[in-house]
Amino acid sequence: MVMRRLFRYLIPHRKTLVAAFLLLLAATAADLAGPLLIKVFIDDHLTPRDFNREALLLLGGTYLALLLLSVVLHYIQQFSFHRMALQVIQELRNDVFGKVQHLGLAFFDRVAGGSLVSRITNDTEAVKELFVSVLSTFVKNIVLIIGAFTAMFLLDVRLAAFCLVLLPLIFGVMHTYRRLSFRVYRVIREKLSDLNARLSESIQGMNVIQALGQEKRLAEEFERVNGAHYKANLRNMKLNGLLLRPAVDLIYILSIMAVLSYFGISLGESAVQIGVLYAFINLLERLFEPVNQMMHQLSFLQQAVVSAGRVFELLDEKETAPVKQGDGAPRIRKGKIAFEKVSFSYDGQTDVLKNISFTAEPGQTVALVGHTGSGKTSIVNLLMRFYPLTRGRITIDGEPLTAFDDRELRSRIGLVLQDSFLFVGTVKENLRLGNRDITDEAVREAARFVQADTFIEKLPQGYDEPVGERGATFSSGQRQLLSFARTVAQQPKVLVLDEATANVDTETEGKIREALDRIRKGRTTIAIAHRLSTIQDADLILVLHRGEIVERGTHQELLAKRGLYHKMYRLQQGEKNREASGLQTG
Ligand SMILES: Nc1ncnc2c1ncn2[C@@H]1O[C@H](COP(=O)(O)OP(=O)(O)OP(=O)(O)O)[C@@H](O)[C@H]1O
Repeated sequence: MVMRRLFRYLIPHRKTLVAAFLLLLAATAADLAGPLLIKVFIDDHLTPRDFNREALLLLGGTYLALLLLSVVLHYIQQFSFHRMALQVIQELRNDVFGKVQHLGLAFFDRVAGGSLVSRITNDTEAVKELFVSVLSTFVKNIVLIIGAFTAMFLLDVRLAAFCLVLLPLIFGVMHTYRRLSFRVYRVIREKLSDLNARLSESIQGMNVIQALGQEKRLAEEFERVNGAHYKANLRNMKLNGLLLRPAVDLIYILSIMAVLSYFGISLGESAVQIGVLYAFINLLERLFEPVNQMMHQLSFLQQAVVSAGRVFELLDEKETAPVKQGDGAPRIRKGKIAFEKVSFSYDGQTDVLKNISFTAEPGQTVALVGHTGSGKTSIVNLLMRFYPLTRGRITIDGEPLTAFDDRELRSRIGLVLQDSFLFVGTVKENLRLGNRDITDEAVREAARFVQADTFIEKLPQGYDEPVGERGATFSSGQRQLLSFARTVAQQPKVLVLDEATANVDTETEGKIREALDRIRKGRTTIAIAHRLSTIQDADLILVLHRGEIVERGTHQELLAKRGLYHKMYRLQQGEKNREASGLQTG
């Protein structure tokens, strides 16, 4: 099954494949002619002591020419196989990465990032071996074996027929090895995946690990996973050590003994030509060398099959991101958003949102407030179509969320998160996000709009300043401003904000607040607010508690209600006052 699917990747390369096989055949034929020529030399010249110069020169010249031809043909043939293998792996990797990009966020909640990296790099790499060396080795060696047998039959039919018995023996060993090694390789691959998952987790969270002094504990955990990987590999080596070479060597020795005794016995009856004996032993050697090579490749084959299985599992993953349904192509023009009786659960058991209904009219700001875990982010996750909606309805401008094209949705809804993600590249590239329609001037304009221009222009290379992984060289305030500029440059109709004013100094906070006010103008905004002071001007504030909207209204209306919002507000005001008096006295 896995093999058939892997071979499907070869279909587009069938011409190269056929050409490479033909070359292989020719090269192998040239290889096999060698012992036959030596037989002629021994039997016709050496034994009868006939050293005719011309005949010998012809024989030697042909031998050398064949040798040379074989080398050249092998080179071209191997080059073709390698190139084809590399192309196939490239396609496979592109397929996997393409698939991963379309997986739903629910999938990433479940699977560790490092183990995915492992599948896309290590596992595809193991599959590469199948096409680079396993396939060509098998084909070449099967041809060699057939050639060796043909030559044997030409020399001595009875002896060759006897040697055919070797085949089932060899296949038996191969089959046993494949069966046993499959499980072992599966464990090895899983352990390697674990190892990568641990590594990537640790590297990403290194600041937290060091801050919390967790180095020793994590090092111990890493050692444990690493140890399990080592043990699985050791088990594999034992299996390889026992079955791959020694078992085949044993069969080889037994067959040589059998051939020698056959000649010994028949020598008594009739004079057997020494040349035939030489050619036979030589052919046996040529029969077993390919078998050994194939046995050696068998371990790569198994690794490839196991790895390909893991890659295909990923390619077959059903948990894809929710996609557009229906043929229509509605556009977001006004930006009216409505939730109608929306309930939602991540795990299909506990509802984290219950019966949520609200409307954000075009240009309005709706703020979501509530304690941690009350469901604010979940509402945003559904609006962004990160998770599939199962109960209730969400509409934009009256059209169901499911009807929109991904492109339309992503380009017209600007998402600004608490932790702004920057891409590797330059500042300009980060603001433009590959959208060629955004000119350099528009990029500058966007930066000016959110007042990010002053700090960008101070950078040594300005808008061409390189951005490292996740924008680590920028402060969190700068990252925020850059992500605002990015959002403004895309000119979205709807804005989704996860309150962005945590962890920055007062001056930057002022800038951020001002930028936000400007961005919100004329755009429907759904804002998650942790600090109630930032959303006092919202047109509608929804107070969430355990997935339900328990209060709704404007800031003044909610204060007048003296309910949960009032309590939260008083609490935050109290904190603020305490902070302020603390600053004064301290
Ligand atoms: N990806 C997820 N998979 C499963 N459960 C989740 C997931 N994300 C959130 N939850 C659960 O859903 C509930 C609501 O979480 P949500 O993130 O919406 O809260 P929130 O109000 O945004 O909280 P915070 O203010 O802390 O960001 C929580 O109980 C949380 O445990």
